[in-house]
Amino acid sequence: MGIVLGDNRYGKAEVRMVHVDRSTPRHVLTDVTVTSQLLGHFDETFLTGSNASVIATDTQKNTVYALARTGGIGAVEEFGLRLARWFVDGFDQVTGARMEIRQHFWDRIPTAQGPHDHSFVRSGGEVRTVLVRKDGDREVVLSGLAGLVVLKSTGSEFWGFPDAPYTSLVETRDRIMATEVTARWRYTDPGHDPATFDRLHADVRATLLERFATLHSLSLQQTLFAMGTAVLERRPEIAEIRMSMPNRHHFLVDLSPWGLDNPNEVFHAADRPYGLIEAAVVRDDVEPVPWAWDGVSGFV
Ligand SMILES: O=c1[nH]c(=O)c2[nH]c(=O)[nH]c2[nH]1
Repeated sequence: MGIVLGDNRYGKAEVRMVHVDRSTPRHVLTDVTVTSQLLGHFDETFLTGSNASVIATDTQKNTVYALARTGGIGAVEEFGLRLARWFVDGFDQVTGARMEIRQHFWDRIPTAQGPHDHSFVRSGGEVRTVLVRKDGDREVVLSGLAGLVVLKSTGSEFWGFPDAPYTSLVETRDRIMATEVTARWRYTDPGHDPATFDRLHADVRATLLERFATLHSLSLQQTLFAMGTAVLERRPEIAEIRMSMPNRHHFLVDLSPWGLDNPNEVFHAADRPYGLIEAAVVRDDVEPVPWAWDGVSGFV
């Protein structure tokens, strides 16, 4: 009885790529997760470890980025075909390809001036939260939201930080800024009727989004404080708001080894590690209620 190699394929899974079409001020965002796998005459690497035929999975990843740069993404069906043809038509040892693409949808953030040109909110996945505490006669309501994912494809800078030992980050005047907002806010008077709670929640959410969209950001910290401030300025019913905002880094892909430029168009959306910015924005004339926040998991 012999042992033989059965079905096989290999490639790079879950290439997280964001493409920004910046050809007009109204940016078009395409956000995809691509898994590229090749089939063909690859027995040798499984059987002997000879990599003479192997198109490296790293190369497959770079090809995803490069084809997005040279031809855009367009419809994911066509992008998948373009990738598959690139490999099957371009290399004798590749006889087949399997390209799986998931596209993630974003809506333009609504603002007073209409849907925003370069600020987006991810559709789906968001939850409304509430944490009610009662201690004898004292009642506290912490309303909130989680999973509110937002992104600006321009209008965000980060520079002027010290050159501390081990600093390698390059200053930028134009980057993607993206975060997933978790927020809880405390009402000064928790005795609202259902319609008022609904209206307040919707208003806070809209205010957070609008401020994120319209502020030209110098840091995520500045954006967080501005979003909290906007809520407190707009809603006297709210005493304080706490926010946790991970910095979902989008790294510009370096395509220069292949003679391609990348004028802020093709990004790698990294999932970890991430910056984590958290702060409370509070009125200085309202009594703090620390027990209301006891047992809150994490910062908010
Ligand atoms: O908005 C930011 N704040 C930071 O503190 C920071 N640190 C970093 O590396 N990138 C960023 N971005």
